[in-house]
Amino acid sequence: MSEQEKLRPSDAATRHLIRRLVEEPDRWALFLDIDGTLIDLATTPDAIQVPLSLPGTLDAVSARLRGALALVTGRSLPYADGLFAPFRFPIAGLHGAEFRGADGETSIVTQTPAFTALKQRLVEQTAWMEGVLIEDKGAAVAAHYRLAPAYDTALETMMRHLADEAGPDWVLQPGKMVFEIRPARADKGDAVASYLEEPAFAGRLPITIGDDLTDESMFALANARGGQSIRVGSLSTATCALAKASSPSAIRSALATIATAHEQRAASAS
Ligand SMILES: O=P(O)(O)OC[C@H]1O[C@H](O[C@H]2O[C@H](CO)[C@@H](O)[C@H](O)[C@H]2O)[C@H](O)[C@@H](O)[C@@H]1O
Repeated sequence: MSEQEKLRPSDAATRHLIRRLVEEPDRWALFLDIDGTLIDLATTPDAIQVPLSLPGTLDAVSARLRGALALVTGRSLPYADGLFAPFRFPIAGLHGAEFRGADGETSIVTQTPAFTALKQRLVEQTAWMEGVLIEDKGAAVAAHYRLAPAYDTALETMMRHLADEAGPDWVLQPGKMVFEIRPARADKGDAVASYLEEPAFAGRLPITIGDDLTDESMFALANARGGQSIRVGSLSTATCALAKASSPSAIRSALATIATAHEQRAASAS
């Protein structure tokens, strides 16, 4: 993140976020989406750039909240961990189906042989669609068309068919230039509800921040619990989020401000 980013909390939602987490750290729990929220979108899933300072910033914000911070993502849990090493945050992966609590206890979905065969069929069936990328996430699979937007309708039809074929344990999850088949057992709202049962999060009001359709379930949960929900970026679809932030850079800027305030207060207290 540039120095300029650090000094420019750009919009009302991020200014409120800073005030809440700096002034009332025991009142709130923070739930952050990754792609398009913490990290700028890129043309392919592996082309994302994690700003060097971001993992440490998240660690300081987590310390400010005494551990009441979790990442809630469509990425697989091991992939998300790799982005923020050496830190290990509570993470819900695969849109809520994979879960690691604040105590480190982890629940992962095992993929069935039938799902493995279905992923192979998807690779074969999309081979002619130049630019379409298949992302194998274990118990979920994503078909990306950011580099081949003309295939969106054909891909949606194909993915809908395959999701039906996969049966009731999987569902179709549309997203930004992507169709995914993910485990049906939990969505991001369910993951946030599970965190709020844990001692590190219990009794706090949730603040959920995301940018895409998959984040709507955690926005709804936060709203229902009297918390706050923030949708990042330009709105291409309807949202139930209560506030809007301009960009991942505005979110990173706000988090950096909170981290700095935390470190200054810790230093002056010691
Ligand atoms: O829940 P998230 O953390 O936001 O993850 C959602 C999906 O993000 C990734 O795809 C998106 O970001 C890519 C990189 O910027 C971009 O190329 C793609 O078009 C976006 O859809 C990721 O690849 C998926 O696995 C996540 O489910």
